[in-house]
Amino acid sequence: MTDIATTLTSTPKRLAGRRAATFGLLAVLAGILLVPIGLNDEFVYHIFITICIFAALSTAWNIVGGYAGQLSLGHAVFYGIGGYAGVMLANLGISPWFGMFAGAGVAVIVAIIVSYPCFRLHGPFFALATIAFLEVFRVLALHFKEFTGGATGMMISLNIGWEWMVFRERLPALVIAFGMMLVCLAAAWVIRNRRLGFYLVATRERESAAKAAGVNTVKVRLMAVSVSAALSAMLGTFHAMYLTFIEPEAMFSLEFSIQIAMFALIGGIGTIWGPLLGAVLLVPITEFARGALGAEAIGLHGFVYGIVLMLVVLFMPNGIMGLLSRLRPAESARKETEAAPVAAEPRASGRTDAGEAVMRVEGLNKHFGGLHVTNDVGFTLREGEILGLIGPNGAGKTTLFNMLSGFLKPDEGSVSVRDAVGDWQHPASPGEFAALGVGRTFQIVQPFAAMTVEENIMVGAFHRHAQVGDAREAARETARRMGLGPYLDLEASSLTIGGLKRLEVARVMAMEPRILLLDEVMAGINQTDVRRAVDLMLSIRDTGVSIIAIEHVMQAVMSLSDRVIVLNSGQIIAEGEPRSVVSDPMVIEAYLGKEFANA
Ligand SMILES: Nc1ncnc2c1ncn2[C@@H]1O[C@H](COP(=O)(O)OP(=O)(O)OP(=O)(O)O)[C@@H](O)[C@H]1O
Repeated sequence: MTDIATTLTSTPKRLAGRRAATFGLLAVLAGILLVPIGLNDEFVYHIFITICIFAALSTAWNIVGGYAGQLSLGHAVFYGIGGYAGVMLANLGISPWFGMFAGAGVAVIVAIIVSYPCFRLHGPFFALATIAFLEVFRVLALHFKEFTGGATGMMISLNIGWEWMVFRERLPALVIAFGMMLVCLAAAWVIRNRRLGFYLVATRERESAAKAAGVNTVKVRLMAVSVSAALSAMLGTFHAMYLTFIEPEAMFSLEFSIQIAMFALIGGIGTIWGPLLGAVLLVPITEFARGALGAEAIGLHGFVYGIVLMLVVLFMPNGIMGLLSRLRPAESARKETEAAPVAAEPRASGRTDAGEAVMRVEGLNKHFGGLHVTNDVGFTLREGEILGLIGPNGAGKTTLFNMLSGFLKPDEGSVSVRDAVGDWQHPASPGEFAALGVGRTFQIVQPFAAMTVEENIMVGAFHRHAQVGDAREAARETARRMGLGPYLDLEASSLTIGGLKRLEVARVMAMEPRILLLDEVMAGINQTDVRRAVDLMLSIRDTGVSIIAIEHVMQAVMSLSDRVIVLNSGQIIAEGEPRSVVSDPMVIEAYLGKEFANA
């Protein structure tokens, strides 16, 4: 009922908002093409061609810097490679229409060489590596004078015509620049609205949670940087032909790279249209200042950007797009309420008895320095079984989970998982565990805060459904089962802790796992939510999924578990039926101390 009501009230508002935004963006795009044609002035043409080039470069940058969250401060390296490849080949008689693809190819190879080692590490390595490579290419361009003209630069051979991208009039150049900008915007739109875009944003927001959802975080980032580098290089080729002259300082410029990033930051980093709006706002200011003040204004654009950036940071931290989204009807401001009468779907009656073994854990040992965190831990999980994993704080439960999901490699021992056809596999990475149907949640919830509830669950659903429509459908169905149906459009960050915990489980459930590892999903939630969570877990178990649940809420452990394992100081000290385990003196001693065990 709530679900339908929400949908009915929100749809017209949302549609109207979307229509207004689409109309506004179409007006901006039409203006970029029609204003210079209408005014028919050389300088105005130049400004609008420059807007197109910067908007396109910034949009390409945003695929890496925004979607993937990998700050590139030397992006001009790709632009410069495209520029030099295009001009050098044009001077050999090869059309820049071919040269731009050659430049794009080289740029992609360089991008992969720069990125691959950096994307495997955390920290600012990628930003530093792009700056380093920018400098390397600048020095190479200065050094190999016979090919590049060195510091004196290189003129293009003045062959005029579409084939050479060189024109006497400005209109054809505007048409090409506008077309390339549309290509970049279309690429950004397609990526953001496909599985790749969801994976990139998820990786940016919470890398561990993305890995647990089966995302190959290095591969998706490499795909993003390759597309971005190729587009930047193609723009470099066109811009070089437009300028008719290139030199290393201009083509491999750090300042230029920062300018590209700045447009996206000011317009709205990580949004599709932000870089365009940033360029539309800033390029005219800079170019008019340059035109009006001439040589006196050298460097003035840096001052202008500084002022605008300060204003943006102070008054609209999410850029122009952030400001515009605040003007939209406040759909996303609606908060999930604790009292919302939404329950998870009641569980199916009856259960399948625990079946064959699905996971075998043998002799797991793990040390952190001198600390022996897990000591010869071994057990078997059966199909359709709920295994409770309990133990005092610091017993090694989460470390064990990390080894059962590929996040940590054991020093000794092995984890085997039976695949869908019944063969035993030895997965090693989170991706391999996910591929075998092992899903996990995290003790500290890891929502993708920049995404809605629906999009969060879709990240899990993409594991089984490559198409957006199918993943959305699967996510909605999962959300309904988890009692999250009414909150699909809410930003994940606006959920209560109980809602976030359910979202965490929903994201994993959308992966349709065969084995579910739940790390304290009931910690910190109220009694109502605990009862809901117990029902939910039982209904999941009834569908044949095997569950290992780390839990401190004993009431839940007792009513849920088919079997309980007690871990203390990294060792299994008891295992069996819940009732017999909790009355075991060793377990009582581990939790409460010797006096209670003897009492
Ligand atoms: N990366 C690490 N480096 C060093 N020590 C670690 C690391 N991770 C965990 N530990 C230590 O290993 C021990 C076991 O930690 P773990 O988080 O697995 O326990 P736990 O049983 O899950 O505890 P809790 O119930 O409090 O979550 C603790 O003493 C912890 O401080």
